[in-house]
Order: sequence, then C-alpha cells, then structure tokens
Amino acid sequence: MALCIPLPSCRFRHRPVRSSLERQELFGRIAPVYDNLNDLLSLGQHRIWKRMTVSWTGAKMGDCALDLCCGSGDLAFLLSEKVGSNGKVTGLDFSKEQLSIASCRQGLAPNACYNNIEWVEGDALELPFSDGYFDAITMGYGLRNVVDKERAMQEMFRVLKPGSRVSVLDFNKSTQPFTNLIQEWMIDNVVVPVATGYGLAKEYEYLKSSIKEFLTGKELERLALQVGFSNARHYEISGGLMGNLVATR
Ligand SMILES: C/C(=C\Cc1cc(O)c2ccccc2c1O)CCC[C@H](C)CCC[C@H](C)CCCC(C)C
Ligand SMILES: C[S@@+](CC[C@H](N)C(=O)[O-])C[C@H]1O[C@@H](n2cnc3c(N)ncnc32)[C@H](O)[C@@H]1O
Repeated sequence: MALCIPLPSCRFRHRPVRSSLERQELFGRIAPVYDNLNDLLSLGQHRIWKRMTVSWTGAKMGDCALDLCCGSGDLAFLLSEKVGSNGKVTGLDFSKEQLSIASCRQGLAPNACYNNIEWVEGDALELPFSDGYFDAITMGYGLRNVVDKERAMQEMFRVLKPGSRVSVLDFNKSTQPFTNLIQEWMIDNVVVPVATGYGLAKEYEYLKSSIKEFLTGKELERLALQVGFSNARHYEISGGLMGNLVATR
C-alpha cells in the first residue's frame, strides 16, 4: 500500500503548481475575483504599472498590437486606446474564464475604439500568428507563469515586426535581499490572508514560488538578447517590487 508519511520531504506536501494545465485551471478559478483583488492588493497601483507598460511599447495610432496572456484584458484595453479605431488589438490567453470576463468588459465599456479588440483563446508558447505581424506586444504578469520562458520570448520575437518593441510587466525578482523580504512579507501577511477570505489561499501562495523561480532583470535582458532581440532593458518599478522588460526586435 502506498503511504505518504507527513514529513517535510514528502513530495505530496506543499506540491507547487507545475504543469501548464494546472496553471490554466488556477487562472480559471481566480477569474471571478482577479480584477477586484488586483485593485485592492496593489491599492490601485497596477493601473499605473500597466499604463507604463503600454507606453514603453511605443504603440501609436493605426498600429496592430498584441496583448499576450491578456487575462481580463486591462492591457488590451489600454492598447486599444493607443492604436485607436484604425488600429487593431489582439488579446490572447489560454483561460476561457479570463477571456469571458475580458469580453464582458468590452461589451459594457462605452469606448467605441474597444471594438478594435479581438480575443483569441491560445497558447503563448505556440502563437497562431504569422512572422513579423505585430507593431507592438505587451505581456502583463504572463512570462513568470508560462512553463517555458525561452520559448515564449522566441514566439514574441517571431511575431514582432523588425524595429518594434515588446514590453513585459511582472513582479521583479530582485537581487536585493531586503526587497525580496518585503515582497515575501506582503504575500505572506497581506495577499494570502486576503485571498483566503475568497477560498483562494493556494492560488495566491503560488505567487511566492513563481517569483522565486523567475528571472532577475539582468537574466531577462540576457534571455531577450539570446533569442535575437537587438536591444533589451529591464526597469524596476515601485521600489523594485515590480519590473518591466523592454526589448526591441
Ligand atoms: C497586478 C498584480 C498581480 C497580478 C497577479 C499575477 C499573478 O501571476 C498571479 C498568480 C496567481 C494569483 C494571482 C496573481 C495575480 O494577481 C499585483 C497585485 C498586487 C500584489 C499581489 C501585491 C504587491 C504589493 C504591492 C507592490 C503594493 C504596492 C503598493 C504601494 C502603495 C506601492
Ligand atoms: C496573472 S494573469 C495576468 C493577466 C493580465 N495580463 C493582467 O496583467 O492583469 C496571467 C494570465 O496568463 C495566462 N497564461 C498563463 N500561461 C499562458 C499560456 N501558456 N498561454 C496563454 N495564456 C497563459 C493566464 O491564463 C492568465 O490569464
């Protein structure tokens, strides 16, 4: 009979969320509360970080832009305002539940330009777009969550036009121990307790391990150059708690 002895080494205890399917299901479960919790937990700051992300792409009127791992669509809506009614935005995500919220928000919003957004259910690791198709790409809190970060960067490089930019927003994996300590303290003492009230403790506990397994700013810059980008720069935001990688094809 198989026995799982409750020791710290038992691989069935505190098993981290690993496979792509497990992550897809996690984002499906948090979808109903995701937007409200982002506003609450970041004290509205995530809206500012997302505006900075869009601005760093250099997207302009008439452009064709992609928001990868779009979730409920925050960055896609901001891109839509930048490219206007003559431009086009594609929001791609593998979670039906997140896309359904994005689509509802689009229907409820009065902005005419939001008609230029199309939602696509797909995998960031196998993009259903031709080479050199987009003038700008955003990815908010997506790269840390994909199972193959190099592959995701390669796909972004492939579908981007030469000279165009990708802007990748995420938690910063700092090289400063004190910054990491603050980040971990916030997750343990604010984020997870709040999420527990919604029955989503495990889902938000995942944040801490995913940041630990993520890349530092310098490592992200190196990865971008390695897959072929001609220029890559990582910016720290909000005292180094968040970060944004800007890379030019
Ligand atoms: C927009 C935020 C998180 C998105 C997010 C990303 C993920 O990968 C997840 C994975 C699993 C579950 C949930 C998520 C998820 O929500 C940021 C939300 C805020 C942070 C959770 C809290 C960080 C603290 C802020 C840095 C506080 C800053 C306030 C200060 C006034 C500058
Ligand atoms: C934390 S949410 C970010 C949502 C949104 N970009 C934002 O900034 O609020 C991460 C999103 O990435 C999506 N995702 C993760 N891995 C993916 C993949 N391989 N392909 C497509 N979407 C993915 C999830 O479904 C989820 O909606």
